[in-house]
Amino acid sequence: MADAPVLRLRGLGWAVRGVPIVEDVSLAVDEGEFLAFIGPNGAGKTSLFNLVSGLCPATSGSIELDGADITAAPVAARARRGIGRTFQTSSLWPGLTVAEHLRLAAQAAAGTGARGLLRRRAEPYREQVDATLDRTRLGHRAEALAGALSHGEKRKLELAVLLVGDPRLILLDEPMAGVSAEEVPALVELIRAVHRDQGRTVLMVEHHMDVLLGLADRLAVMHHGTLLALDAPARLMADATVQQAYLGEAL
Ligand SMILES: Nc1ncnc2c1ncn2[C@@H]1O[C@H](COP(=O)(O)OP(=O)(O)OP(=O)(O)O)[C@@H](O)[C@H]1O
Repeated sequence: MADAPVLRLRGLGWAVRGVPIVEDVSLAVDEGEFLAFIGPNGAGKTSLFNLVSGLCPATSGSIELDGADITAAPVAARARRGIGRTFQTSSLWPGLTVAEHLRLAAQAAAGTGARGLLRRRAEPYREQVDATLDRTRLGHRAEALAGALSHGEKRKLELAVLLVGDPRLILLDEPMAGVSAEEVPALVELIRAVHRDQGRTVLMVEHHMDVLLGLADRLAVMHHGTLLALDAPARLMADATVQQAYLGEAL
């Protein structure tokens, strides 16, 4: 299935006690594409990411990864198949250092069997950790506690933890949340490098259009749990209906 999109959603839905949260979302994402999700608060963007990463069970429709149906696959199985995600709120341990986070992530990616424990003693992860520190420009903060990092550095570390597992489909949920204006450009550059230089497929929820216009190949507009529009940024921004009715609310 060389030509299958990396991700294909068909009529995907999630309802809670009969109330639809995500409704009939269909789309396909090609290898190496950067697709950004925008839309007002409560539009269902995070819920859609939860469906794709497996945190929420689909109540209708299907999810395919590389042409294989993963609709019912658990979170860990999806991660093994290459889906990685970050969360809107920080998912770090304040009392562990940056390097310790990456070592743990490397151990988790390598598995937790007896062989993994033996390998742990030999510190085989140093190269992997150093390379990730380098790639995410966190080398100078390797021994800093996560709790002492700036918001921008925390977001970088969350991305670094994700990259250790070498995912090919990355879901970033509002990676700029809480980050100071001065730190935004460096984070944007890092995300750009992760996408372009490493050829990964990226899905990202983001409220800041100025960030997305230089990054995203296509924008998906969500509203009331549905996919309202999906197009290249320039074409979408020129769509008066989308612009006036919905993008304004999202900014
Ligand atoms: N577990 C749940 N049970 C019931 N309702 C939920 C649950 N999770 C989310 N919702 C509701 O679903 C709607 C969509 O929420 P979601 O967080 O997906 O939106 P969003 O587009 O990511 O919003 P934001 O931009 O504010 O993060 C909201 O009204 C939310 O309250």
